[in-house]
Amino acid sequence: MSQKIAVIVASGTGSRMGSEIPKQFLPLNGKPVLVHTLEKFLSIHDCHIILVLSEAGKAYWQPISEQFFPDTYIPVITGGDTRYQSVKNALNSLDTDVPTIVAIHDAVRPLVPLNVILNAYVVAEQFGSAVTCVDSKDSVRLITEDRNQALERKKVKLIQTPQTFQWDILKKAYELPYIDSFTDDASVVEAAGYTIHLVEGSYANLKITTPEDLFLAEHLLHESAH
Ligand SMILES: Nc1ccn([C@@H]2O[C@H](COP(=O)(O)OP(=O)(O)OP(=O)(O)O)[C@@H](O)[C@H]2O)c(=O)n1
Ligand SMILES: C[C@](O)(CO)[C@H](O)COP(=O)(O)O
Repeated sequence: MSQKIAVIVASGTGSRMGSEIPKQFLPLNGKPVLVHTLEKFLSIHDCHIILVLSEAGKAYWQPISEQFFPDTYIPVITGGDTRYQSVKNALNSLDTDVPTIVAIHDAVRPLVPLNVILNAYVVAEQFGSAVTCVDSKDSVRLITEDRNQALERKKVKLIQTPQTFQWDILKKAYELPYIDSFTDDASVVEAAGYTIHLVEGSYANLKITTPEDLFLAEHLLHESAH
């Protein structure tokens, strides 16, 4: 059984949320979004967490860690200007020579089901990668320069996190000298020449991006509590 690591990226500014406080620190059902996310991964036996924060984010994190995790050591790495750079900084801080599986997860996906995380660790151990996704419920179109065109919906997947990889693969991919234009980790690993293995995500695993996502997340949490 490999060692489990989770990189929780929480170094974004949340520009699309339009809130003064970065969205990962906003309250969701009585505790910050980031706390929900961390609690999920902390509930996994032997999962080592690396939390990625911006310098500004560290000031928000300090009182939160004291209130919610007074007895738990959570290592913090400073993020970069992009998600790609934030993940790269976290991976640069890692040095392991035992078999290791690394899950990378957006701090702003607090409702990720535990079984989705656990399944991704198991599948990545077997196939090298496990990238969570769901089917699109909407029709989809491809926008080109002069027109737009219907795509066959069943050929499209909506990609989520966690995105989970064998350490050797992830390390090699993130060591390559890319121009930083990736929106997720699967794209980095794919650009390094590896095939991506998709696994089932969850519609509940929404990414808190704009204010209505926070509203939806509140309601989903209330429903699951009753
Ligand atoms: N430089 C960055 C940018 C993003 N993230 C993290 O990556 C996840 C997904 O990014 P996104 O939802 O786009 O967050 P923001 O970049 O904060 O939002 P926006 O694009 O609206 O500014 C978030 O948990 C975010 O904190 C990060 O660690 N470092
Ligand atoms: C990683 C991700 O959550 C997968 O859907 C997504 O690509 C992040 O994109 P963003 O532009 O940083 O929100």
